[in-house]
Amino acid sequence: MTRIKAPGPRGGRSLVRNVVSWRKDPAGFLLAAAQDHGGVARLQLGPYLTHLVTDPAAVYRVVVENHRNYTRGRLYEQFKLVMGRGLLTSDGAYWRGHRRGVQPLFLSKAIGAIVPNVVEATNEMLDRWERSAADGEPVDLVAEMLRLTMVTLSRSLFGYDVDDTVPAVKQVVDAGLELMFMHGMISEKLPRWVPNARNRQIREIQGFLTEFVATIRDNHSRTGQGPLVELMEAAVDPETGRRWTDQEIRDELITVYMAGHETTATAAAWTLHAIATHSWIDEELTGEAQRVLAGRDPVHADADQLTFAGMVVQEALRMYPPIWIYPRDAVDDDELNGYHIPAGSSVVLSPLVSQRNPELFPNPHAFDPHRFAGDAVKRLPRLSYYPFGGGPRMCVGNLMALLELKLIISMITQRFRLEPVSGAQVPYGHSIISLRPEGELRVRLRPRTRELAAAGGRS
Ligand code: HEM
Repeated sequence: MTRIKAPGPRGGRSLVRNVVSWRKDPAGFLLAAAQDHGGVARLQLGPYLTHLVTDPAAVYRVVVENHRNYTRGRLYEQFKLVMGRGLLTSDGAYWRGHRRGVQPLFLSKAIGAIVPNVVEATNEMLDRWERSAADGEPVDLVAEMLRLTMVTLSRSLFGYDVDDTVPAVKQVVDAGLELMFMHGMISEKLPRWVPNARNRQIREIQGFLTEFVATIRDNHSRTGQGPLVELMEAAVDPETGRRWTDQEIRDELITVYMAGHETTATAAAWTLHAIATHSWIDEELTGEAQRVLAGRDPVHADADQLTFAGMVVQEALRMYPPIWIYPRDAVDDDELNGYHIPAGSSVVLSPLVSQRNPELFPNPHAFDPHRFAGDAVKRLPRLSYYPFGGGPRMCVGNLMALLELKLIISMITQRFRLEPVSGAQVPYGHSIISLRPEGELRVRLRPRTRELAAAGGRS
């Protein structure tokens, strides 16, 4: 095996510079690293040796060809504080058994069941938006989408209407997501039994989420509602034949909740921002919604006809992939594109950096849904575009997210034109689980029917 080191910034000064630049602007730092050093770039971040891996062949090796060598690692250990041991944080036989357990609900033939919930919850939001529009009140797309996806996910998978508890759940979820990341504070290094503010907060959040899951399971046992709860209650480990424990069910329900709603909300917010700031996209989308839906609510069969909406979502996921980086730890030595990856070091994959490669995506910083016309993406090298990851650990909810996003944006553009208040250039904010925009994404709402009437009564 080769011992050749990958290119990257070298020397003591660059070591400190790396950490400072990373802290200041993580996305900008990684984009520059790939531009300067290529698709496998060696980065020393303080005490950690990591490689930024963005070349498609190298990404393929990490997530498919040699995926068993790349485990979840240190960051995911932190996630366990809130999510426990679930799909996102586990590896090996435990992960395989659980993945098999929940997979059936996320297959293309099963996900259509979410459509009525998505339509109903979106209409509820749009009715509320009518009132905001009448009052001339802008709305914040990030907050609105977080609320919407939380409601659709809990109704669709848990059979539980989270509506009444949204502010409380949202607060806890946000605090939990924040806690899962280290900020370099001494309090983060203290053992869990130390009664400091951070540990108290961890316990409070864990307690709240445990109770939340108990409410969902109780609701399921009374009403029989909630297909994901149903699946988990009946799940049997394929290797040992035993049923999932209460703890396993708790951890997986929280994992799906955390992994599913914030990512989809962030994707929806960025997509709507792009629509608000590109009037030609808004027009093309409205035309498609009028052709396919003609003013009615969508049904599952419409999704295949909403092709432009699908392209807009794909382009938003290219430019603003919510999971913009994810790390792995190398168990054994490996070789990526001829460079040595030492055992015990980590690699970082970044859909954001890969998907802005100018050789594969010309004019990469321009938002252009037509890149995804027809089968354009299939003609790219595999793992050039991977907003949902790839290989066996690919996002279990990817088809569900794509369907939901298409429906949400078609329903919104059918009823409203969005006018940006936040400006066209919105920087990336602090990444929680997802790469959210900095601050709010505020838009003013112009109800469509009235606007069309004013323009001469076209419909
Ligand atoms: C636009 C929305 C979404 C994006 C961009 C996204 C992205 C991702 C990515 C990149 C991964 C792989 C992470 C890794 O390998 O380290 C992942 C895993 C996962 N996602 Fe998603 N996701 C989205 C929506 C959803 C939804 C709707 C659900 C469930 C309802 C979900 C549940 C999960 C779970 C459980 C995993 C772990 C899968 C495993 O390791 O077996 N995600 N997601």
